[in-house]
Order: sequence, then structure tokens, then C-alpha cells
Amino acid sequence: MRYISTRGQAPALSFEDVVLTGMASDGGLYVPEQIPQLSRDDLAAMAGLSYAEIAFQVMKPFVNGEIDDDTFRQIVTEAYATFSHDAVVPLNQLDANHFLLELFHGPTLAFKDVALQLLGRLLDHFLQKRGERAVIMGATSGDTGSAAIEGCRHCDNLDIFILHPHNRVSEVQRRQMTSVLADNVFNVAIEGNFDDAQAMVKASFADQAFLNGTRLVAVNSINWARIMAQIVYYVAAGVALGAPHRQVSFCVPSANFGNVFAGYMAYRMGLPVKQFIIATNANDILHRTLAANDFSKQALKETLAPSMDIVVSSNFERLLFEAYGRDGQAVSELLERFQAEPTALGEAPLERLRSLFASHSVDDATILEVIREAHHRTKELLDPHTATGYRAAERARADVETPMITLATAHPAKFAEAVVKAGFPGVPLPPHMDDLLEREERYSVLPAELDKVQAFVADNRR
Ligand SMILES: Cc1ncc(COP(=O)(O)O)c(C=O)c1O
Ligand SMILES: N[C@@H](CCOP(=O)(O)O)C(=O)O
Repeated sequence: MRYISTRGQAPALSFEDVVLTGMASDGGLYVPEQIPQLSRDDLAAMAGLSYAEIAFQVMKPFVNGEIDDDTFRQIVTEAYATFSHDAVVPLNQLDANHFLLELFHGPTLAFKDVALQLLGRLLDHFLQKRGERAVIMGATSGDTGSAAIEGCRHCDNLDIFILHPHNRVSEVQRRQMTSVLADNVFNVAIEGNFDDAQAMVKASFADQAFLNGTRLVAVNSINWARIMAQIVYYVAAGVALGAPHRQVSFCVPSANFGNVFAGYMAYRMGLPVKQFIIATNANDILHRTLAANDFSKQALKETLAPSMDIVVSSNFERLLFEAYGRDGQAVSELLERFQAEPTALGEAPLERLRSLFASHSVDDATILEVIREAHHRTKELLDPHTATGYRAAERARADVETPMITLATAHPAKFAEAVVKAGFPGVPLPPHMDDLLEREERYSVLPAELDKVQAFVADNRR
């Protein structure tokens, strides 16, 4: 298995090289050259297996023999042993046909742990094997940052620089990152928004001279390994609810599109999925594109679901690559137009997307209403991101007769501001974080200027 770029120009890479990079050199994102297949028998045989074993089986073809089976199985087992729930990602039945897939039982209480507990261990494995050091640059709207720090901080071969938008993440999210005082962890609060931070990370991949030859690695979902690890929970949830004998649908709170794209990959591998519902907050580019073919940037809005305050949705490019029949040239041209002016998808690719994806956008007032309503009906306290999914799933259910699995992407304790606004007294932090609000913090505030950020990285890396 080799990995190719969505823009069609960069050289194909091995699994190891794709994990140890970020953007492709032509500005695209890496995807597998062939999509491995899970037969009906493969899926049926997964019923009753542990999450770690399903993870091993689903990911093995992507790893392509580049890590021996025993070592890979051990890496996977260790990654998921860090989760506080025996099922790793339990399914919680809300009513006869609606399920919550709880992805927040990892160390930092958001779905990002599922991939970053694995990615940190893969990076450690490959860097130790090569005897190399690397620098991580990551952009976060709040959750990727702490999950990346938690997943990578024990790797002595890595220095980790995480850029978050200053004053635009929740207090718990900020403290989860900035209270890690390890020598290899650097938090930078950017005077800008998530898109500014993400653009600087992407620009740094295009021009790595500031690192004088040290390797730059991505922990955002531009890194293929992030997507690969997230495919697993779609398969596990589908099998738990009867796949391959029964179709399921998923509703996914979405922004940078890594999560729902992983679901699409599970579908392409053979999981019987009827529909994916994309839930957005008021930053609704994904919804406008699908519903009205309006693929245009609008100013970023601050919402009660801050981790989804994103306009430029990186992984949508990976889906466009599929919708355009893997035509890298067409994807390049479309995305160049998108950067310059409001644009639209071609009719045929759009229809292909609409045959599998639907979308809903959920505003702040509705997020608060949903947190109250869901608690009243199910006794579950949803975080504001999951609330967007809950409402989108409820809207979509009338048209979809399969079990609906809404992805619960974060624990409500991370977003006390929204929970309190919805009328609840707050949510206690879990025991391993109960002194978080008293811990010492360390971070630097920088303008959203590429040269200043790159100089900070170059000066501080060890
Ligand atoms: C809690 C939470 N929910 C949903 C999302 C959206 O996921 P994705 O960016 O993979 O679409 C994010 C981050 O982007 C998040 O942190
Ligand atoms: N919501 C994310 C934004 C970055 O997304 P990623 O999946 O590409 O890392 C965050 O919390 O940082």
C-alpha cells in the first residue's frame, strides 16, 4: 500500500513516511492508493471482539507490514488501555433507534484521544527506529492540542508546538494544554482564530527551511494516521448494532471534517452505512456546500461549540478527491478557486456526495435548547458539540430508517460555560483532573504572523 496526494503531483509515500509528515509537497493531503476491503465475513467475525482487536484488524492493511504484527498489536493495546471505559468507546442507547457513541473516555475527554493516543506511539516507534528527532506543529481550536500533548509528551524525540486561538478556547481546554510543564511542550496563544493557526501550520509544511533540516510532523487530521485510527470506531459501532446484516447511519458534529471522513472510509471499506449526517454549528460552510452548493468562505463566528469554530475544513479535500473520481488536477483547480472567490462544486460530484451525506446547521440558541431537552428526555448531559449532532440526528431520523448513531465528541465538563448557560450548575471534572483549575500554566502569546511563529519554534526546539 502506498499513499498518494489529493492534488496528484507529490511523490507517493510508504505508511511510515506518511505518518512522519503532514501536507504533501504539492499542497494536498495523503490518502491510501487503494482502499482495503472488509468482507461481510470479516465484519461478522468482529462481533464480540475487544475494541483493541477490532482496531488491530481494521488498521493492519493500512500499516502494510511496515510494523510487525506483534509490535503493532502491542502499540494498539497500550493506546486503548489509557481509556477509562472498558469498552473504550461505549454505545449508549437513547431510545429505540438513537444511540450515542461516547468518544470522550480518553485522557483528555474528547474524541481526539482515540487517534492521538495511537499517533504518539507510532511516532515514538518510527523515530526511535530511525534514531531521529522531529518537531510537531499543531493547530487547535481546543481539543486536538491537549490530546496531542497527552499522546506525544512522553516521546523524548519530539518537541511539540501547539497553536491555539487566544481567548477562544474554553478555560478547561486551555488549562489542559498550558498546565503541562514538560520541557518538550510549548503552547502558543495566537492573536487570531483557528483558521489563522491552521494556515500557519500548513504554510510551515510548505517551507520547512526554518527548521534547518529537522523533520516537521503533523498531529492534526491532515496526518493520515489520525483518519486511520478514527475509522475503527465506526466499524466497531456498526458491528455492535448488527453490521454486516443491518445498515446503520451516523450523525457527526463536524468542522475540520476528519471525523466524518473517517466514517466515509469505513463505508468505502465495506461497512453498510445508509447515510452520514453532517452537523455544523453556525460556521456552516459544510452545510451550505451540501444543501445549496455554496462553497464559499464566510467570516468565522464565535459559537458555544468553539472547537467547531472553523471555516477552512481541511479534510473536505479528501472527500472532494473521491467525489471528483480521484482527479487531483480538478481538486487543485477547485481549491485554488475556493481560496480566491466564492465557488461551487460540479453538479456530478455534488450529486455523488448528496447520495450519501445530508447536513444540518445548529445555532447557539438551539444548542442550549438541545442540552436542556436531551437532559430532560434521556438524563444525558451533552457537550455543546454533541448537541449539534443530537439535533441534526433528530431532524434527519424521519428520513432514515436505520439505527442512528450520533457521535458524542467531547465530555460536557470541558465546556462548563455552555452547560451553565443552558441552566445547569456545571459539571465536575473527573478525578484525574480535579485540581486542573489550580495548576500552574505556561504559554506564550504571539501575533498571527508566520515569521514570528516560526522564529519561536526555531528558537525553542531542543
Ligand atoms: C468536540 C469536537 N467536536 C467536533 C469536532 C469536529 O470534528 P472534525 O474537525 O473532525 O470535523 C471537533 C474538532 O474539530 C471537536 O473538538
Ligand atoms: N476541533 C479541532 C480542530 C483541529 O482539528 P483536527 O482534527 O484537524 O486536529 C481541535 O479541537 O483542535
